[in-house]
Amino acid sequence: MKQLFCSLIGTVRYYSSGAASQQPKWKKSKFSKNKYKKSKSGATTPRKPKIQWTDEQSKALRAIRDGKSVFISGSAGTGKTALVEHVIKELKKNHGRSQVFVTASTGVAACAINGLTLHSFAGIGLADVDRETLLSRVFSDRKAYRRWNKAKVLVIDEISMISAEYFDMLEYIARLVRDGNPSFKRRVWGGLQLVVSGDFYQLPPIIKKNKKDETKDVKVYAFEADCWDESFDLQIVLPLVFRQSEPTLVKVLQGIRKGVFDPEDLKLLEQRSCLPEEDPSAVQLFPRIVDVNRVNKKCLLDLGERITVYTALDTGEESSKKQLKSGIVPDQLELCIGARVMLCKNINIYQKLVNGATGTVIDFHDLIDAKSQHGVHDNACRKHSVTDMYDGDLESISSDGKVLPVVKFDFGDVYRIGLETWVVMDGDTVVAKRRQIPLMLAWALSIHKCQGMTIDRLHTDLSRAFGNGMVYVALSRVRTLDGLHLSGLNPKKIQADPKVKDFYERISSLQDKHYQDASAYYYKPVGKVTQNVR
Ligand SMILES: Nc1ncnc2c1ncn2[C@@H]1O[C@H](COP(=O)(O)OP(=O)(O)OP(=O)(O)O)[C@@H](O)[C@H]1O
Repeated sequence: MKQLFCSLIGTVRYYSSGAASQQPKWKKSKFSKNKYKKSKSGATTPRKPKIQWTDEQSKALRAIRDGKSVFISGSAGTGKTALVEHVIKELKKNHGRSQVFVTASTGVAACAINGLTLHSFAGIGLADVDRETLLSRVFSDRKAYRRWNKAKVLVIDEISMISAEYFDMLEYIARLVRDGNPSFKRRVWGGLQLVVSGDFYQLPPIIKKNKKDETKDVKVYAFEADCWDESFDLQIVLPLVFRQSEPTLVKVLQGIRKGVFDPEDLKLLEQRSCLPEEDPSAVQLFPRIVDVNRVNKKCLLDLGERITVYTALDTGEESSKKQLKSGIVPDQLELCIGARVMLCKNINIYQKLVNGATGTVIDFHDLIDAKSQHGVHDNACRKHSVTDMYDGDLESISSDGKVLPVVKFDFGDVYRIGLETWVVMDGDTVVAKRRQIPLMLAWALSIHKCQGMTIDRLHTDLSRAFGNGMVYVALSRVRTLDGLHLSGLNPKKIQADPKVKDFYERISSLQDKHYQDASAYYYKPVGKVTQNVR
């Protein structure tokens, strides 16, 4: 059974060899047989439900399969990340793992798709010096040079937080560093295929204050980069929102996204502001991290329970270990009975154990005594055998020995949560690894942290909101209006940058053109494509 632990990076082991026969009844009655798959070891796990891609998602997929560079955009919850995750799997299968580099603008976003930050990939640090110095930095960094030359595809998620200057810099480096290879010569990005996704109406890049002040016309967003248009064969906006299904909420959010909403929409939000009692199970979102830490710490101490501390176990290269500290999962996780927690990793979508699922710690299982507790807790925990959860790293991570938290999730089920693994990949090599319980305290979260998440019930205090996109990112996390409570809403802070509006207007007309081109390109049998848009 132990080999299961070792072989499955990023999967909690609720299922073990022989587990099929021990499955609780609810599993057999709830799911039909063909929804399960059997691994080589005989373990039985539920299959992930297949997504039926929309026309726009399919078009992007076809273009990527044909080797085109594609920018995938759209409102929050339109399935950008879901599509990118699928694409990564396909690309790795086709090109091999070592030629597909998966990156994102922030550590949190990068870890969520098992990639590197774009900065780590590029080998140019924060790019705070001139182009020539950066170029020589890459030429003298053997690993970075190899990455740039080996890559066939570069995936960049959450592009909204990458600046125009940085995007142009990367293109320049790609073109020059890959110049030695005749097949790459002189082409934009040195012939690299780009798969980029993000929504420029969400959080923007952080630009240094002095640069901001220099001139009002300073380029901010990646789409303002000189090379942007040349970089893509297809720029596509996904139009269907999946996260929310209530038309009223979708309309309100669309208005906030673009900074234009009618008074009725505002009234609807005001109704969500003056609710009689704050929902204690709602996640509290704050613009600033100090408020997040303050609320979480206070709530934890208020419980007055014994606290178990889980300290993350990091191994690997020092420079890469830094990325693991970027907040994807806490360095030190303090838990006690009654603590509100959130899963910070997709464990099993089929069982609703997804990044963002919230619940409450109801118990801790000591694995030494757990055999005697097995019968007692078996009904509460979806588990099969205590030995399944044995993990050699646990003793050094937990302050209380071999104890694992047991969480009752808000969707009703109870799970004992085992250790998870996060990796930083450099091509096909693991350069750093973190082991930790995949939970974070979840009475409160920062708005920056929640970009990309889906939250069932949230309360957000927007009185200290700042910058474009922040109110939209906070509110667009919920699935339903019922799940939304807010305070401190100031309509003046619902802002969208006119530059972003112009950009989307421009690409929607481009998109029409691309659609026509796309049908010419992508419906033709491979080999008959004669046009080159570059
Ligand atoms: N074609 C589809 N059919 C049904 N559900 C889908 C489809 N595409 C995506 N989804 C689902 O929609 C939800 C939101 O998707 P996802 O998180 O990828 O959105 P996103 O555009 O990346 O959002 P954000 O901008 O907030 O990060 C997910 O639960 C995903 O599984």
